[in-house]
Amino acid sequence: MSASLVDISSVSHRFGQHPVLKDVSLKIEPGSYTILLGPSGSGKTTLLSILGGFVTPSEGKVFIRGEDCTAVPPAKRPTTTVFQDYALFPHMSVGANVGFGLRMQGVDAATRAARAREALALVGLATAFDKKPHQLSGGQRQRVALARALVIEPAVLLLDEPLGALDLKLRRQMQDELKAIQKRVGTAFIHVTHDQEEAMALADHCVVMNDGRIEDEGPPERVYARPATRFSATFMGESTILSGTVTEAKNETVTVATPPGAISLPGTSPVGAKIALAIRPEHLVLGATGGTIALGTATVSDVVFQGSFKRVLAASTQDPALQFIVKAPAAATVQPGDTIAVSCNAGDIILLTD
Ligand SMILES: Nc1ncnc2c1ncn2[C@@H]1O[C@H](COP(=O)(O)OP(=O)(O)OP(=O)(O)O)[C@@H](O)[C@H]1O
Repeated sequence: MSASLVDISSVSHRFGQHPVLKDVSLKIEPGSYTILLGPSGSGKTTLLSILGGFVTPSEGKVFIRGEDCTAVPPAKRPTTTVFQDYALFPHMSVGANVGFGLRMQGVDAATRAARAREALALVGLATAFDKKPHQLSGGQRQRVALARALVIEPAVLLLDEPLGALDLKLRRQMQDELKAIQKRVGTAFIHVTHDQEEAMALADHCVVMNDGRIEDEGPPERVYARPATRFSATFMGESTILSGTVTEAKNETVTVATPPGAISLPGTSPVGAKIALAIRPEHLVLGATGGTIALGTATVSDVVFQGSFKRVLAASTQDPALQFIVKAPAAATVQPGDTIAVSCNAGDIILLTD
């Protein structure tokens, strides 16, 4: 069995009395693209800072390539960090910026220049070598920062909200480029974001963080299709959540009492257990001819045309606190104020412990 590239083992961290990371364990595989996803304050940046050596955890250990790096300073560990503000030196040329880390390592000028050119070519900026950072666009500066980090060939590249300073269109474009560059160089990337679309677009491995803990982790397709927790179901994409109590459990089938009525579906959970049922917007059907599981009726409160579909919000007639979030076809004629039947199919309901 090959060892993981990075092994974060039972890491906890406190700033003063304030616990920020609570018993976090995580393994990172060589060549993988890992996204740390979570809301503001969930501890993503602190975990990245611990990986980069800028923060020493209060408890736990960090192994990189099998070596205990917990207290090793940033410059002495095989990681490099790309910060959101790029931190380029304004008075230096792009080439000198990219070669800076090599200069610190004592690499001679000719080798530095050659390797900086290679790294710039890798990020599609071969012609920018002699320019100054201020002559480049935000997206180009971001790529220079990436080249500067990659030129020293780290085992792990750490990226803290690397696309946070870019406008939405450029951000989506740079996502594609980041992924392509990562596959080309084969370096493991660990990238912090609070943007779930970015996570789905980039990650091989998605780590959902909440309140200093890992709530869920796995390939983004799995996290989306089968989130492990209620938080994960609402943070990685949207979900309608029905709270309920198990009233019957036999033969791997549970019956759950929910505000719209009893729902039977595959699963195991003891009678009396409080559970949550999550349903993705694309799995809810509006109208009389729908799925096999009836979810009662709902009054439409909002319809937003999104080009290829309509996003519909509707409050359950049986329990107004229950909000259905529905991805309806673009041609749907539904309007605010309409009362309409809602349904889904049993296979599309995700059973979560509440
Ligand atoms: N140097 C510090 N001193 C004290 N508290 C800190 C420090 N750095 C972070 N914190 C606190 O730790 C918690 C987690 O912060 P962290 O930056 O890791 O979260 P995050 O998930 O990266 O959030 P964001 O997306 O807003 O950057 C927050 O409550 C924050 O206020």
